[in-house]
Amino acid sequence: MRSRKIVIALGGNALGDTPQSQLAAVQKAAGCIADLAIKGHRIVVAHGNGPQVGMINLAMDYSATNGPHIPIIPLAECGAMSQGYIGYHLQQALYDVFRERSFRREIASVVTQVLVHEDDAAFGKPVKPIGKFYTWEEALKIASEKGFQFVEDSGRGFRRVVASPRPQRILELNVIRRMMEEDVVVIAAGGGGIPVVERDGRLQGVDAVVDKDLSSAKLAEDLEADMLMILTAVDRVCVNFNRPNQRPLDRITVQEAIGHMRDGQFAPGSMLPKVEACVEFVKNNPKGEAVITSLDQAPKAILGEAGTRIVSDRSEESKIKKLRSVDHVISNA
Ligand SMILES: Nc1ncnc2c1ncn2[C@@H]1O[C@H](COP(=O)(O)OP(=O)(O)O)[C@@H](O)[C@H]1O
Ligand SMILES: NC(=O)OP(=O)(O)O
Repeated sequence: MRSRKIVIALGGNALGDTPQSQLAAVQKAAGCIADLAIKGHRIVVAHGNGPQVGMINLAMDYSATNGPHIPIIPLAECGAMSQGYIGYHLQQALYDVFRERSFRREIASVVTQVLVHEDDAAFGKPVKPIGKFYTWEEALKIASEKGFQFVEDSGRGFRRVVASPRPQRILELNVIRRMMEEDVVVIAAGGGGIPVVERDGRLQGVDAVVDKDLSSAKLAEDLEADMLMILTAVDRVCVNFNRPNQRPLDRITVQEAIGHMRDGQFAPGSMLPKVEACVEFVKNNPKGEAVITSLDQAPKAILGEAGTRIVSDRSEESKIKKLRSVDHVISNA
């Protein structure tokens, strides 16, 4: 198999809720990343941080409220801390698995800033769930004390939501590219990247959490990756998800994906940004492939044997043309 440039987006379920559970969870992810690296692929790993950035923010807020001389730590700084915390665990797990398999490959995390528009409408409409789940009563109490906003999250309870502006530019892109070209396994754009804006020619962090699927798509596009691989809890994307007529999708074109998005087939805040990210990547990089699958299915997905593939309309047209020409040859034989 030829060596490919792969951007992997690791979902929250690949990480745990506590340092212990996260260390155990990243070991599984590291095994899968190592399989791909050992096959000669160049890997950049992006990851989520919803539960972790919420946990860090809560701890910081508690300390500032209850402890003497502890400053308030803004959300952008909490995002930066989450990159260090998760990157550290991923580096450690990858280091161990490479050593076990006698494979030499350097690993490094890049603290990544992502430029967002200050006037992004998302600042006025928080949608990104972070941190733990609360009961309705708990959420109501915190909302009145702190002014936080909450939403009900997929029947699992109430979660705080924060603004999630679209990623416009990955500021550390060139160093990520150079490291990838040097065969370093790079961990980058963690938690979607630390959101920053430009004010009077200076960068400044803002209170937001960027969607890691959208940042991963931007990273994959900018690196001209061959594949964007979004790893989550399900093997494939479905239409009529969780209904008796649920149907898993193997391969869909950008147009088909857009049609399903318009029909409301994908839940906002969970599957919708993943499909949207794949569509963005493939539209802007028609030679690339995007796949959504689970960690377990990742090795098969890279061979085209598992997961949901989102392909460009052009690549589907050329496949149909090729099939037609084979039919033509057969019928004329
Ligand atoms: N149409 C759909 N097909 C498959 N899964 C879906 C769909 N709509 C919503 N989901 C849910 O979205 C989840 C993935 O989103 P999320 O948990 O936010 O991802 P992660 O944290 O891994 O980035 C799946 O585990 C599944 O429960
Ligand atoms: N930043 C981000 O998208 O995190 P999750 O994937 O954990 O929601």
